[in-house]
Amino acid sequence: MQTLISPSLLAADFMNLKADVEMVNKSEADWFHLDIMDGVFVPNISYGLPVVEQISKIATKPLDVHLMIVDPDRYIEAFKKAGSDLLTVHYEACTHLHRTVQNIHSHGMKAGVSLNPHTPVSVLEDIIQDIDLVLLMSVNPGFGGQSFIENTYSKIEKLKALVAEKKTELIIEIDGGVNLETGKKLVEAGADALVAGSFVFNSENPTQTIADLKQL
Ligand SMILES: O=C(CO)[C@H](O)[C@H](O)COP(=O)(O)O
Ligand SMILES: [Co+2]
Repeated sequence: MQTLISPSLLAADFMNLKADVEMVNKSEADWFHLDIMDGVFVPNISYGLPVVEQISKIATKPLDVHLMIVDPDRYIEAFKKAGSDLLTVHYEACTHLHRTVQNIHSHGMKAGVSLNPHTPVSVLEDIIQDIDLVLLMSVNPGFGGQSFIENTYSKIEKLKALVAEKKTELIIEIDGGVNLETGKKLVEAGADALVAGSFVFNSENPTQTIADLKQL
C-alpha cells in the first residue's frame, strides 16, 4: 500500500485558507489533517468547528480530525455534523476510552486514538481491536514546527507487534516533525500514514512536496 499523506492545515496561510485547501484537493494528498486544540489539553488554541465546517464544504478528500481537547465526547456529534470522516482522540484525554470509540463509530466515523510521545503503546492492548487508526505523536502536541522525537521508530515496531499479536488491522499514522528524511525512516519502520504541516506549507512548492512525500 502507498503511504497515505495528510497535510496539516495548522501550517496553512489562514488569510488564504481556501487557496491552500484547493491546493491539497489538487495534490496527491489523501486526507486533510485538522488540528483542534483547546488550550487545556495542550498549551495552545487553534481553530474550531466553524472552520472545519467551511473546509468540509470545499474539501474533496476525507477530513482527518485530530482532537487535542479534554473530554472529547462532548463534541463528537458536532464534529460529525461539521464534516469529519475520521475522528482521533487522545488516550490521555479520555476517562472512558472504549465508550468514546463506540460513540465515534455510532456517528458513522472512523475512530483513531492518539498517544503522546511518553505514553507507551502497551496501553492500547485492550482497545486495539476496536479502533481504525493509531496516531503516534512524534512531537509533544500543541504546536507545529517542532523537532521529531527519535523514539517514535521503536514505538512503531512495538505497535506493529501488538497489532500482529491481536490479529487485527489498523492504520499507523505519525504526526509531528515529518519531512523527507524522517518520513523515509518512518515508512521503513512500518508507518502507513504521515501528517506533515510545516514541511509542506513552508516549502517553495507544496504540491511537489506532497508528491515527494507520497513517493516514500
Ligand atoms: O498535531 C499537531 C501538533 O500538535 C500537528 O498535526 C503537527 O505538529 C504537524 O505539524 P508539523 O508537521 O509542523 O510538525
Ligand atoms: Co495533528
